[in-house]
Amino acid sequence: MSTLELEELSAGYRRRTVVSGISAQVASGGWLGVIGPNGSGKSTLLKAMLGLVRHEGRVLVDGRAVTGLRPRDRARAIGYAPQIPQLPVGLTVTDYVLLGRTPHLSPLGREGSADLDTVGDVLQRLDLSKFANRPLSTLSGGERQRTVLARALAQRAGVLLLDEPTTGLDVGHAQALLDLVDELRAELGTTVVTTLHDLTLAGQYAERLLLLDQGRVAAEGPPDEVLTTSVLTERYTARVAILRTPDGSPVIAPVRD
Ligand SMILES: Nc1ncnc2c1ncn2[C@@H]1O[C@H](COP(=O)(O)OP(=O)(O)OP(=O)(O)O)[C@@H](O)[C@H]1O
Repeated sequence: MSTLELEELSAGYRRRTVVSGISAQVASGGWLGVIGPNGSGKSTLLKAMLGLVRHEGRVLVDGRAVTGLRPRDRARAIGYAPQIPQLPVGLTVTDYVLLGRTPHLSPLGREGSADLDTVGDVLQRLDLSKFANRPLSTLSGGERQRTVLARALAQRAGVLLLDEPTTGLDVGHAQALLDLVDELRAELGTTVVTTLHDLTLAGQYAERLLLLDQGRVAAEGPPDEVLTTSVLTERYTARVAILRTPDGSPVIAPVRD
């Protein structure tokens, strides 16, 4: 159970500021979806939350500044799956996902049965058990993507930052992944921030959406308030219609001229 607060967060690269003045609060067990056009600063915002890029302002987990935490405590506080991961050479799927358990290991550094159970459970729920002993280099794109997410989920951090987690996944595996994240939220109170290009999935899973445009918050609120034809037309320069699933959630459909 962890709360996440962003206070006037600005971030960028060298002298260029890419996101500015971002303030947001995510309650324990909440799910914030960060959306916005290409280059609007979504990935940079997530990296700033982890202290991976130059930034100003504060990021607080349970009221404690993330930058002040020791690496092991930080890894227990925040888990992260990047959009473009660098995978180590030579590891099997199980070895790689076990790396997610590092912040929980005893001083001797040996994984215990609870760690192996957590890894086995995540592999099974992401349809990866059959690849458990396969080298990472032999996986398909979607299998690699799910393996990277499995490592982040096995970390069982209080706050989970997922950058474009469904990119490259077919619709069934995308749903299985988001369902699993949602279950972690319900079972463990995990607090979730995801960037998502699929606005329909964003509206179905996130409780609140934060729409970035040119590095600033252009809209923020429940999906029904952010995913409107006028907001999406203006911010994405897109022609879209908002349809509804049988349960009433919005489906963002492109409309051909
Ligand atoms: N390492 C970097 N050095 C310099 N500029 C960068 C770097 N990474 C990203 N940028 C720039 O910062 C801006 C925001 O990039 P970012 O990746 O955060 O956008 P995004 O909203 O995640 O985009 P996308 O939807 O295309 O993934 C872009 O203009 C990008 O070119």
